[in-house]
Amino acid sequence: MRKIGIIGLGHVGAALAYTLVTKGIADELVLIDRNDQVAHGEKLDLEDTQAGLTTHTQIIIQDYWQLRDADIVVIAAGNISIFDSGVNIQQAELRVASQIIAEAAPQIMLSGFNGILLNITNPCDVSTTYLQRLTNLPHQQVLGTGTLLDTMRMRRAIAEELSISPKDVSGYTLGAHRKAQFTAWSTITVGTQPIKHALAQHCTDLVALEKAIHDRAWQIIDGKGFSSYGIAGATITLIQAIYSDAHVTLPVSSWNTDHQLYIGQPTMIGRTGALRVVDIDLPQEEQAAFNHSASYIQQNLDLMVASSPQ
Ligand SMILES: NC(=O)c1ccc[n+]([C@@H]2O[C@H](COP(=O)([O-])OP(=O)(O)OC[C@H]3O[C@@H](n4cnc5c(N)ncnc54)[C@H](O)[C@@H]3O)[C@@H](O)[C@H]2O)c1
Repeated sequence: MRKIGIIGLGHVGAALAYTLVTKGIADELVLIDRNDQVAHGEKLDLEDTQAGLTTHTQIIIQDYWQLRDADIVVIAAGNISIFDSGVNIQQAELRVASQIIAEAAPQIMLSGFNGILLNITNPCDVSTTYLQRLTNLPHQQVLGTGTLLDTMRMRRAIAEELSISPKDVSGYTLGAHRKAQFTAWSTITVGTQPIKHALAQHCTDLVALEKAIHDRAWQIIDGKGFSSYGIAGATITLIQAIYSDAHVTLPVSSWNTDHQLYIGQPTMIGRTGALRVVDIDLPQEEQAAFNHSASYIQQNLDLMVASSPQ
């Protein structure tokens, strides 16, 4: 039986739950939200969806104890309304995330859970570091989605620029998801060709392209008020890599021993979570960007710990 829990059933958690059910990826799905009515409504809606499917997912709501034998628990809780509140978004996100993790971590661990924790909640790398600290699960079993979605966006943007498939673009966006992420151009190839050669033939402005990749999330949020399908798709990729013991390298937020925190870096994913960080030799300016990202995460982690309700 494949059992998955989702904590937080807003735009992101609901999109993920829907995809897990319609793709038949979970046999049991535990749905938990601070708001009982939301969890109840999602359960009913997903059960209706299943009436037309050939797969079946048992849906259980509002029961942390049910997480004891879950393979994977995804944290997708948050409060999207902070984007409209006019407050300092960065500070508000840190406060909201620290409350969520301080509330969820002990309940997850009290259940006896010993599977893989996947964190989506922003600020993703900071929250994932804090989550591991509070659960004390082995680093291998705690992951954040990190720069996986940003890497998908980067590959899509380059593919569009070159009129090719995103599947033919390999390489990574790395570092701290969103504010301090960077395109690791040295890692990117199109077929066997380094990306800079391919883009030079198109006279592409790399700075403008990187900005467009970075601004994509805000364009989505400006348009529909939140972003959900991209991150749900990225999380499904990660969940399938875990279940199939894929040994595939994905740019997720995993434990970095040098910096002692979670950060977006190429990580081999398999049945037990993060099998290992895949070493890459970055040129000096990209290594500096990575180190800057790590400092950014550390500063925000200090603020999160300081604002923690515990
Ligand atoms: N990592 C990424 O790439 C990425 C991409 C998109 C969104 N996100 C993040 O995902 C999170 C969720 O976004 P959203 O748009 O779904 O938000 P949302 O406001 O629509 O939904 C959040 C849900 O979490 C629930 N919740 C809040 N605190 C809770 C708690 N302590 N326990 C259980 N449930 C709780 C709320 O009741 C709500 O239903 C945010 O932090 C957002 O920034 C991350």
